Formats: sequence, C-alpha cells, structure tokens
Amino acid sequence: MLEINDLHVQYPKAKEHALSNLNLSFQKGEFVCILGKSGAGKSTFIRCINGLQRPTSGAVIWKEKNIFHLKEEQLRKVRVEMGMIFQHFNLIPRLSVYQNVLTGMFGKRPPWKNLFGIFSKEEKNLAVKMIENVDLTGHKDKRVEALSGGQKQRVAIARALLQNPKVFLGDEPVASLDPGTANRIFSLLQSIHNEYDLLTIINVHDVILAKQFATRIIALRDGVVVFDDIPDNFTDEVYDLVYE
Ligand SMILES: Nc1ncnc2c1ncn2[C@@H]1O[C@H](COP(=O)(O)OP(=O)(O)OP(=O)(O)O)[C@@H](O)[C@H]1O
Repeated sequence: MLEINDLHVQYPKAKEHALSNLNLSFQKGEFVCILGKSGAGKSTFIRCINGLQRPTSGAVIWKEKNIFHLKEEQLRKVRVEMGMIFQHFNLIPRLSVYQNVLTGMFGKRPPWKNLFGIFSKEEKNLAVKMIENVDLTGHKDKRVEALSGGQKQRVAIARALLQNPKVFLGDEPVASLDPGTANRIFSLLQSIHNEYDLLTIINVHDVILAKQFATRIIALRDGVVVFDDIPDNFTDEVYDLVYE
C-alpha cells in the first residue's frame, strides 16, 4: 500500500543524516508505532510520508507513484488521503469544535468555497457525525481554546477523519497528555483504525502504549531502523539497544 525506498534525509548544515537508507513497506490494517530516542528521526520520517518534508534522496511510493515527483496540486490530494494529527493539535483556538472539524474538508474543495465558508448540508452532517464519533457532541459549539488537551486531540482526530483518509499519521499525538488521557486517545485511534480500515502510523515516546496498541513496532536509532517486528518481540534487550 505504501512503500519507502532508500529514503535519506540530511538537513542543511547538519553533519549527520536525520534518516539513512530507510526501506519499508506498509499494508492496510497495520497499526504501526514508531519508537526511538529524542532526535532519532521519528518526526522527520512521519513528515516525509505525506511530503511535508522532502528527502535528500529516495522515494515514498503511494498508488505506484513517487509522491516527490508529483505536482503541488497532486501532492495536496495525496495529503487529503493521509490524515495527520500533531502533538500540539494545530487547531484554530478561537473557532468552535464544529468549525475546526469542518476545516478538514478544505483540501477537497475549491479555495473560494473555503474562503466564504460555504458547506453543503452533506458536509455539515458529516462533520456532526465525526464529532459524535470522537464523543464530543456536547461540546460541538464550544470554542476549542476552552477544551482540555485530550478533547483538543479528539477535535483534531475528527478533523482528520473528515478528509476520509486511507492513512492516519500521528506525530507524537499524546506527548502533551497525561497517561490516562493518552491511553484513551490511543483506544479511540484503535477503534477508528478498525472501523475505517486504515493504515495507521504513529510516533510515540511511550513504549507501553506502543506495545499495548501496535500490530507492528519500528524503532529508529540515529536515523536507522534497528527494530521492525511485532510488539511481543520488543524485548528488554531491544529496549536497551534503542534507548541506551
Ligand atoms: N528543521 C531541521 N533543521 C535541522 N535539523 C533538524 C531539523 N529537524 C530535525 N532536525 C534534526 O534531525 C534529527 C532528527 O530529528 P527528528 O525531529 O526527526 O527526531 P525525533 O525522533 O522526532 O525527535 P523528538 O522525539 O525529540 O521529536 C535530529 O538530530 C534533529 O536535531
């Protein structure tokens, strides 16, 4: 479904590579957690998948095309198929939950419709359904700035779902949340993953969460894959190799 071929990233002026010769293949239905120390290359990797970060060399193959060879407009369409959530939610604080979720439609529509905030009845109904899916119905008209961190991440998940993505990407989506809330967000991501039959790829610092929810764990160290297997095989020895 998604192929990463010989991916190499070196940031300008950096002495070391951020990612080195990554070769990975992902299938629909996989719930993948990316682990690694701070600076291991997790964010860089996630951002390459949907073209937010251009590699120095290598390819991300989606629907048999290297996304880095696509024109900007085609790349935007790819990004619509890859919903993404972030550590700091990336919401518009003064807008309501409902208005924020509706912005998930933006990538799919002509810019003038976005400019004038014109949404069809069907689009509005879908936004309401997604808010229901993430259990925020009672908060629909509240400003996002008045919500807790966990609720904000639910809004971001609903917004990403409105794109009807095939791939769900998360760049440290629970890093700002307490352990209980983080666990509930992962449960939600897991049920959405199953309901919509997605490929999910998430960076996470918490090994326990990764072992609880992932079907596959990939660990990076200094930009290189040092583990790629089922969670049961992520042993204490592997932990030491990744985090020492
Ligand atoms: N914009 C940038 N310019 C230069 N170097 C960068 C940039 N972004 C990341 N790096 C470097 O690339 C390497 C990988 O960074 P990346 O953010 O991908 O790691 P990470 O595993 O996500 O870390 P963290 O868990 O702290 O978010 C690090 O050495 C980092 O300093």
